[in-house]
Amino acid sequence: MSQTTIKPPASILFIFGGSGDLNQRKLAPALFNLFIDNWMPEKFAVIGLGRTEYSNDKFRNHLFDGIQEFSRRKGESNDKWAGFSEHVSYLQMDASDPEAYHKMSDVVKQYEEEWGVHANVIFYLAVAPQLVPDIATKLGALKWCKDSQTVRIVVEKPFGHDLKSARELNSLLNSIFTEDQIYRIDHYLGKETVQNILALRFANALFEPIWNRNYIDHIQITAAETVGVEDRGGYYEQSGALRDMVQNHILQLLCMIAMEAPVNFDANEIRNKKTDVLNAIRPISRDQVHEYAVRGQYSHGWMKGTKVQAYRQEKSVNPKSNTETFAAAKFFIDNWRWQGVPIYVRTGKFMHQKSTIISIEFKQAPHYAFPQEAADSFRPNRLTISIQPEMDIRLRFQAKRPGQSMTLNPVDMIFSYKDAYDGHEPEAYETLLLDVMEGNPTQFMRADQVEAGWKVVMPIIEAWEARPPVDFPNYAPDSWGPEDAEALIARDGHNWVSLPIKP
Ligand SMILES: NC(=O)C1=CN([C@@H]2O[C@H](COP(=O)(O)OP(=O)(O)OC[C@H]3O[C@@H](n4cnc5c(N)ncnc54)[C@H](OP(=O)(O)O)[C@@H]3O)[C@@H](O)[C@H]2O)C=CC1
Ligand SMILES: O=C1O[C@H](COP(=O)(O)O)[C@@H](O)[C@H](O)[C@H]1O
Repeated sequence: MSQTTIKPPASILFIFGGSGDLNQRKLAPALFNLFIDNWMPEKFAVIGLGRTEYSNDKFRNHLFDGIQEFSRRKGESNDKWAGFSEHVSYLQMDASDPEAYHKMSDVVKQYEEEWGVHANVIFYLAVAPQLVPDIATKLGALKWCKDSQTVRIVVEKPFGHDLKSARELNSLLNSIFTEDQIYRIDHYLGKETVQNILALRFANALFEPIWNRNYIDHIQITAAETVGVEDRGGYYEQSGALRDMVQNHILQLLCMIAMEAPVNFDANEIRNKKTDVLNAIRPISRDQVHEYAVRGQYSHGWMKGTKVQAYRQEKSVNPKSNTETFAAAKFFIDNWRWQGVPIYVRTGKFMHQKSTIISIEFKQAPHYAFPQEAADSFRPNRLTISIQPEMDIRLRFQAKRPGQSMTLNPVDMIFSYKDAYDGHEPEAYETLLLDVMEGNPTQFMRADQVEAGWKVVMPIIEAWEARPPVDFPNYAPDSWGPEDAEALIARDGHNWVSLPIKP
């Protein structure tokens, strides 16, 4: 979330995993879009690193292919690529070789001499998590990496495998870099619609008085995907839906909805307020997990007319795998504002519809003076924040249907990005990469935030690992997950918001 309109200072970005999927799919398109939109520094260099052999030209072509396929601007013609690609190069190196890091020192020296400035140096670790400790340690051995003003390290998810490993990784990184130098990325925090939650809540006086247990009945967060695990079975087997989506993205959405008002936009102020929420989430004891959480795994079936295989048949997946591809949970926040308000979350692969949505369900009106026949379709107010793919905010309220009788029906007041703006919202990685170059860590995860997130999910993980599921696979592709997920919320007299949203 850039807070200035000034371009960032001269920056050298080293992308470990330059030859990998994330760079081709997300990072390079994001940097190119920043360049097109005139946000890149006047002086910058992007250096991809990897063992694969590439000439500079071949590497540039590889990135250009990714842009053609994955950029939000794909299909648009512009003449900017040649200008951008002059800043891009490739350095073949094995990250396990300590000598190779001196080549990076030479690159920095060369650019700084050429530019005549002391530049930001950003190490983006777009590599498998197992490589992170070794790379960080080797970077730490380069004396100039201690410059906390200009040197930054970006660490991709997953950040640890559990609380213990996350703590170990934090402790290692904090022994090498200052906390200000470490940017733990959660790309959901870079999404426009997620950032807008802060504007909605804290730039308007309207919502705050009703944003609490007195008016809100319950909250739902859904992050549903229509894809399966695709070719990421190897990673996903070790992860599952809870680690992949709930520990990070969903809990961060929950923080944005539930946090107290910040005093200012200082990075630590925002992060303190979010961490307070995570620390206030009521611990679920292992014995209670079956009442508070549901897991699922997809079977084979049909997805929008296409035959798809079961999770257990996916590439690099154990045919007897107990990894969950769906997770739902109920949380409570034990503080003054949210006491007694249940927060239901769910996420899954091969769901019926792609949708990330937050639904705030308000309480019933305290007295209902209308005749009974008017009340048939009476439903309480609801505020829905659609994060993606739809991008809108809707407030549902009751209206009188035109006619001679008093008949009520729910209608929506809608703010849609598509209608209000020109539809060229930056992608999350654009926003976050710009933040890194500007040195603004507000939308990145601090060490204690990551650990607090792990603390919330650990009892569920431990209970699930201790008791393997007996009914996997337990949901069909193109559905809304296992029946138990319906029961989780129905027990409290609610239903999951039905998608697509209708009043
Ligand atoms: N892909 C995505 O959409 C997303 C990925 N992520 C995260 O990003 C990270 C990278 O993922 P992804 O790009 O998909 O993975 P890939 O497997 O596509 O890429 C891994 C990269 O690591 C490099 N690498 C591996 N070993 C070495 C080594 N010894 N020395 C130098 N480079 C090495 C590989 O380069 P080479 O083989 O050339 O050595 C390759 O560029 C992971 O943590 C993942 O969880 C997060 C969100 C989304
Ligand atoms: O981090 C991840 O997120 C994606 C979903 O991201 P989105 O921006 O498309 O909502 C998910 O598919 C992936 O499994 C997970 O690792």
